[in-house]
Amino acid sequence: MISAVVIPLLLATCFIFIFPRLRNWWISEQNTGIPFIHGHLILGSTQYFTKRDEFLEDNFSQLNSSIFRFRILFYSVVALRGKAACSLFFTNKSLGWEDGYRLMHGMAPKPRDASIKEDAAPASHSMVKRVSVMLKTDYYERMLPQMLRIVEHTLESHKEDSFNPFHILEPVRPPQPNRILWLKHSCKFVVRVMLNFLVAEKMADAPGHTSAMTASITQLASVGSMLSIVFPWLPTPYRLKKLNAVKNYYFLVSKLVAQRKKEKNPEADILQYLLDEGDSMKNIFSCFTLFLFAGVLETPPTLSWIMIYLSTSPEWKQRAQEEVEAFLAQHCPIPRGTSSLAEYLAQAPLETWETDLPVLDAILNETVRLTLTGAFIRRNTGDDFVFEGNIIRNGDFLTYPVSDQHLNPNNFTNPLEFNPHHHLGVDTAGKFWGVWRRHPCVGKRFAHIMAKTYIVSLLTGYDHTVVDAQGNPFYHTPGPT
Ligand code: HEM
Repeated sequence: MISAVVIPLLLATCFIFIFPRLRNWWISEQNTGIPFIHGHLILGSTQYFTKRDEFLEDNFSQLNSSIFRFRILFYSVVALRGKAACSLFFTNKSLGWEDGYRLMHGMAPKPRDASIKEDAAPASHSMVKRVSVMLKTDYYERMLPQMLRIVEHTLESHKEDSFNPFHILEPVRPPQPNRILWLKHSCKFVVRVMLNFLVAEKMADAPGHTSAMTASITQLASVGSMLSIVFPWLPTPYRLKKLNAVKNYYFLVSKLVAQRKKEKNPEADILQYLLDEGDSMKNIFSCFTLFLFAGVLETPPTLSWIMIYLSTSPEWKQRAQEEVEAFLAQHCPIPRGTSSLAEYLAQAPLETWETDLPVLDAILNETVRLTLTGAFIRRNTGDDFVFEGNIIRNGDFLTYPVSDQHLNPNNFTNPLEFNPHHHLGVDTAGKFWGVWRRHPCVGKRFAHIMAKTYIVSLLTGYDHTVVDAQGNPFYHTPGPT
């Protein structure tokens, strides 16, 4: 009796779920003209999760090919590099990034994770376009003084601490009790700034908001084992923690929305824009997720690396210091006296932050060039298409190593050296982060303002040194990671 139910059920499951995937797996090996890397029989090429850069680099070199295919479980992934690949990757309209980042990194929550009904089409692209209408100069002008206050508060709170920028989101354990985790603090700082970006100061800075939001983003962004990424539905402790974090995250966003709806004279911020446009809770949730995750995942490590590069490159620290001194002399005429650092620096109008700190811009760009070296991911959500004689199938994932541009000696001489000269007075468009088409970093302007308020505050009010684990000054910067 049981077998009469169970066996047909198993067969049906195989037909519905497994057979189409085996077909996809078979096709990926046989019929696309792309060299195929055989990985583990069931899991596929797990090194993509454990040693991504080496895995991509080694296979490109060994196959002497700028394209190859591998498999992660049932999913077919095409790795590509070179000029044509870069252009395909960043311009082809069928290539969406949401599925890719979710599958390969398993981080940002989907509305449906919080039981919100979703439409079929990914909303992020149109959302970015719509929200961009808000991102005019006056929006950033309004945010500048607040950003300076948040920077000062962060630096003041931790001015006596030493910290380890390489311990990702975990506090350093005793015997170094006063060593704190820098990423954690820069993360909290960036979450606070990002909340101010989405909802006006009064709401964003309500007690507990930043800490609660940082905690749930930290949990959501933590990467579990490879198995928990490829089998996200397995009820592992990691999965349960993530579900809990999604709920907390959703609760926090809903709370902000509910609070806003009660306000009599709401401020003109991104949340209000969405509410005025009649956006659903699903859209608001997607928008918050997109901006919070995009901003919070990239900016804190960049700030940490800037501090390290400044501390280990005397020439650039001095140039930065000189630029900052000239900036203060020109744009902050009233001496600091008893005012706070933020009030003192707020004398400089936004325009001067954007145009009169070219060395700091170059330091930020060079830091991103050296540290943003992972692999971007897309999924072909359109029809099959042919790329240089190779078939890219509907449903295929595509991955492109950013190092193909950022560490390419044809783009940047001595590409492993920290050399902000690469960007001073040089047009790096097309070779560099945030300017690639279709998904340019819409937060690039904001990231530059944030980083510069941070560096100017740091160099004006504080001194910092990189030390090794024993507390001795350390002068050699580790290479790209
Ligand atoms: C130093 C800090 C940052 C770096 C290095 C960075 C880098 C990038 C890169 C490389 C992309 C393209 C990703 C891809 O093509 O797969 C991107 C996209 C994006 N970034 Fe940033 N970003 C930074 C800060 C920010 C901030 C602060 C925000 C928010 C204000 C932000 C919002 C976004 C958004 C919304 C996208 C997606 C654009 C789209 O889909 O059209 N980013 N970022």
